[in-house]
Amino acid sequence: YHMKVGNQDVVDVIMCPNPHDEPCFEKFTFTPRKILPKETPCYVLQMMHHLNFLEDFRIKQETLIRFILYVKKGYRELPYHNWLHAFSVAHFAYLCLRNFQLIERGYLTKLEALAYFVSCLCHDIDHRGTTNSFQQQSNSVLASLYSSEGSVMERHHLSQTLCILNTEGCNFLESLNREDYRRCLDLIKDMILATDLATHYKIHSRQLTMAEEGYDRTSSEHRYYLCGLLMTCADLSDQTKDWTETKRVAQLIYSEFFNQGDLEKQMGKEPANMMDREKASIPDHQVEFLTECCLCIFRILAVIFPSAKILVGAIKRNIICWKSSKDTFNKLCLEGKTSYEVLI
Ligand SMILES: COc1ccc(Cl)c(-c2nnc3c(C)nc4ccc(C(=O)NCC(C)C)cc4n23)c1
Ligand SMILES: [Mg+2]
Ligand SMILES: [Zn+2]
Repeated sequence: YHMKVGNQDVVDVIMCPNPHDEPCFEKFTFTPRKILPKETPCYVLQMMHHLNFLEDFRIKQETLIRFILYVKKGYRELPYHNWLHAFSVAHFAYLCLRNFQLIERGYLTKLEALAYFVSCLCHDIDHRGTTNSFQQQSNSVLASLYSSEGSVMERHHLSQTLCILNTEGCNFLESLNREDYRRCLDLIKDMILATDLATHYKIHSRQLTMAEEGYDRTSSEHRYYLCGLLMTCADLSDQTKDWTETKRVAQLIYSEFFNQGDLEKQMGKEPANMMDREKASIPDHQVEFLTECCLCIFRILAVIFPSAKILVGAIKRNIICWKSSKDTFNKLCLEGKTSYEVLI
């Protein structure tokens, strides 16, 4: 049957190469951004088949496909916070589920695993390429809706996700019993809200304590902290890939940051240095972000899952590359290039 959603026909989604034929698809070194955008919905479906979600939760394939296509359509054409970011975050979740055996070893229940994968896919829906503080500064509609609770953008991503689930023919969770359905929506809420970096900074020390004490499967706090950690790691997973990928992703992120800085200047506001294309020193800021934020988070992950050590190693390599790129950056900036021009 043919149902048009956006510019992709449902039938296309089913017919695509089987990613599992490519062994490295299952490895942390695989870079999901190299997959053709038009093939990504099919890969999402394949990953969910491989995680056995359709069988475990009696999910109708055609409903799931419609949901995936609506989620993809929900992302804007932005340099970074677009569908390909969501797809790469969901792919990292898939890698964690498979490589850390999160279900088999009881870290996550099957329902938590489903919520984790779906939350990654939906965690930035309808992003505008601007930060939570920019929502406040610009008195955006979203700020008026959500600023009293905080995590403005994340609450919007959650609300967009629930709207799609309530769209005719898109509720792939419909065969869950009432209790599982309610639990799954609560998990999706916790997980999407956990992607607010400010929330991560608040609970980071307790996540470290949890890792050092040893994960307690009976503790609801531990389960919440683990979900938050897995979401933030997935959101930052571009930083665990090779240098070429990391450099290209940084260029996309700063393209969004500098666009926001331009908007702030037009509003008569002084942008933060990292948002100001005239003042930002990308290598310095990236060394700081990777060292202060990414390295810490993935070190906690590696305490719980020792095989995640390779991800910590990849981040360390990228930090070294940013440090060595500083000389090149400074030399070229002396020749009058902005740090962004050096990056592209
Ligand atoms: C987990 O949630 C998010 C949300 C948004 C973004 Cl862009 C990212 C993210 N993903 N990759 C990166 C890289 C390579 N560098 C970054 C440098 C600064 C910031 C940042 O948000 N600084 C705080 C200030 C804006 C208040 C985020 C960065 N980032 C992660
Ligand atoms: Mg986000
Ligand atoms: Zn994100």
